[in-house]
Amino acid sequence: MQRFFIADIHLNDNEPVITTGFLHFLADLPDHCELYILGDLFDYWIGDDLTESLQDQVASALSALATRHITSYFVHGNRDFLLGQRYAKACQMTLLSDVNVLPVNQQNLLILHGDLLCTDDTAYQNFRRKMHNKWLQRLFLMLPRFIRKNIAAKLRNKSQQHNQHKAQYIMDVNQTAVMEMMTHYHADIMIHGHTHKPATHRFTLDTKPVERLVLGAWHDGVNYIHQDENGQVKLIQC
Ligand SMILES: O=C(CCCCNC(=O)Nc1ccc(S(=O)(=O)N2CCN(c3cc(Cl)cc(C(F)(F)F)c3)CC2)cc1)NO
Repeated sequence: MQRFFIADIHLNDNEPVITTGFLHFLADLPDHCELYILGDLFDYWIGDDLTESLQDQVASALSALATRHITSYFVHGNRDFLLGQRYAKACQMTLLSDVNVLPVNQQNLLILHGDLLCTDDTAYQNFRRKMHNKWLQRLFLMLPRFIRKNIAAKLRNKSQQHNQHKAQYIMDVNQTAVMEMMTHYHADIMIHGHTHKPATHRFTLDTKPVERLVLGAWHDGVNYIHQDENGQVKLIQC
């Protein structure tokens, strides 16, 4: 079984080239494989009840994969954390947890969006904790469309401003957090996105050689991680 991992596509109405690239990527997938979308498929998400043509077009393209025996999975990102079961069902996509272990041969593969590893960014981690409060999510999703859109635009601007002044190290993963999580889950390989810093990092964890593969954002070009039939994983930057 081949597996493909992507993240940080950040689909939005103002960048149709990325949408076209994404649809071509889906069309080029081999039959009988698995597709894992590790968050931030969309640049923002304010409710399954507010989908427009872009989201509907993506849902039908993802749903069509099932006819080719391609099973697709979704891990929430920091932007599309409100993407729910209703939309996932329309995509025939299975929602996964924030952190997931996939067995590969005799190894453990850990997959996640990656924002949980940015522990030096305490401001963001506090923001994330608030946004993941179930009651606040219920309340937000009950707000009328125009209010949700208004709040979303304000929050996106605020995030952009804050991030411009954050040191690079704060916006990257904390290596101790990486090692603690890999140790906790007995992982040999970790795959994540979020930082928009595509790379393959090799290091030892209690004398065991391990790998952390990071996916890049699609506004920097199409990229994915491929796990071949032998379980070998490789970052492919097109
Ligand atoms: O990498 C880093 C930093 C990375 C950058 C982190 N920033 C980041 O992700 N920002 C952000 C994410 C999503 C959006 S949104 O537009 O999709 N949308 C906004 C309104 N959302 C909401 C939900 C709930 Cl429950 C409750 C409310 C409330 F309470 F405000 F009304 C609002 C739903 C989601 C806007 C901005 N550090 O290391």
